[in-house]
Amino acid sequence: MAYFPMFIDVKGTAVAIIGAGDVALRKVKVMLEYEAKITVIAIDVSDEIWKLEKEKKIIVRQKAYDEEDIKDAALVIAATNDTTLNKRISAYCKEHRIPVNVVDVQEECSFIFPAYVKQGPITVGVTSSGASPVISQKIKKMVMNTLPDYYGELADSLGKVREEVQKKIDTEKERKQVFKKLIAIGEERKGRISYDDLEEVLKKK
Ligand SMILES: C[C@@]1(CC(=O)O)C2=NC(=C\c3[nH]c(c(CCC(=O)O)c3CC(=O)O)Cc3[nH]c(c(CC(=O)O)c3CCC(=O)O)/C=C3\N/C(=C\2)[C@@H](CCC(=O)O)[C@]3(C)CC(=O)O)/[C@H]1CCC(=O)O
Ligand SMILES: NC(=O)c1ccc[n+]([C@@H]2O[C@H](COP(=O)([O-])OP(=O)(O)OC[C@H]3O[C@@H](n4cnc5c(N)ncnc54)[C@H](O)[C@@H]3O)[C@@H](O)[C@H]2O)c1
Repeated sequence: MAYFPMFIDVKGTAVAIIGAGDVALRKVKVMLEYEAKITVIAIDVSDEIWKLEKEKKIIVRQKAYDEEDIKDAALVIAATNDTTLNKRISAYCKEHRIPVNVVDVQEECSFIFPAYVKQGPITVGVTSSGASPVISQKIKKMVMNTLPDYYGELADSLGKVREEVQKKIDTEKERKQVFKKLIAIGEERKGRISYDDLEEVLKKK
């Protein structure tokens, strides 16, 4: 059985993370990288999580969990060391159709985390659908070793000229050719492309 890869926009989305230990911290860091609005609910809070709260990157509610804490969340991550509580959180979320991840108990998750490589707007996500997180980690390292380090900024710059290309060129087939040429220019330069590069490519058409 394989999981379907779905990429979702979590920028500004209310994410509730229950628990504030090492495992929760890993999830906080991932969700922060994708600009979610994170609230951590936990009895014991690690120093690193307090530091993020002081930097105003996350909200921390130091308390015992109750259902009020997650009723308005768009995503929930149960990361406590109390397996019965994690199960209860999962059951509540499933009943209320809130996507939920229970750290390291796959059957209780409605979504799971991938190993991933992020460069600007590019994310390469890897999953083994729970078969072996360590093989996902290994594949992630293979991607890190082969993905050129300027691809994120190249993708960003292609995004910036894309609207112009869509306006100026009628067919999808031709637009694709233009983007391939722009990528080749970026690869030669090992960096971003500009509107001038687009003008050059359009002139030679
Ligand atoms: C990708 C990553 C993201 C992250 O966690 O953020 C991730 N696990 C990572 C590492 C890792 N996890 C574990 C080990 C120890 C070795 C081992 O046990 O194999 C290591 C290695 C390490 O720690 O280095 C233990 C473990 N994990 C799960 C179970 C329970 C089970 O299988 O049911 C147990 C046993 C717990 C126990 O024994 O008590 C379950 C899940 N872990 C997943 C994701 C989802 C499936 C993803 C996939 O299939 O690819 C899934 C299903 C749910 C989820 O957590 O979303 C991250 C790599 C981060 C990176 O480097 O990029
Ligand atoms: N640490 C790891 O690398 C690792 C690896 C595999 C699995 N796990 C599992 O993941 C889970 C979390 O691990 P951890 O190391 O982050 O644990 P931890 O003990 O460091 O943290 C647990 C957190 O849950 C909070 N908590 C417990 N009951 C609560 C309640 N009723 N209300 C609010 N908060 C509550 C605690 O206050 C604490 O912040 C555990 O079940 C552990 O077995 C951990």
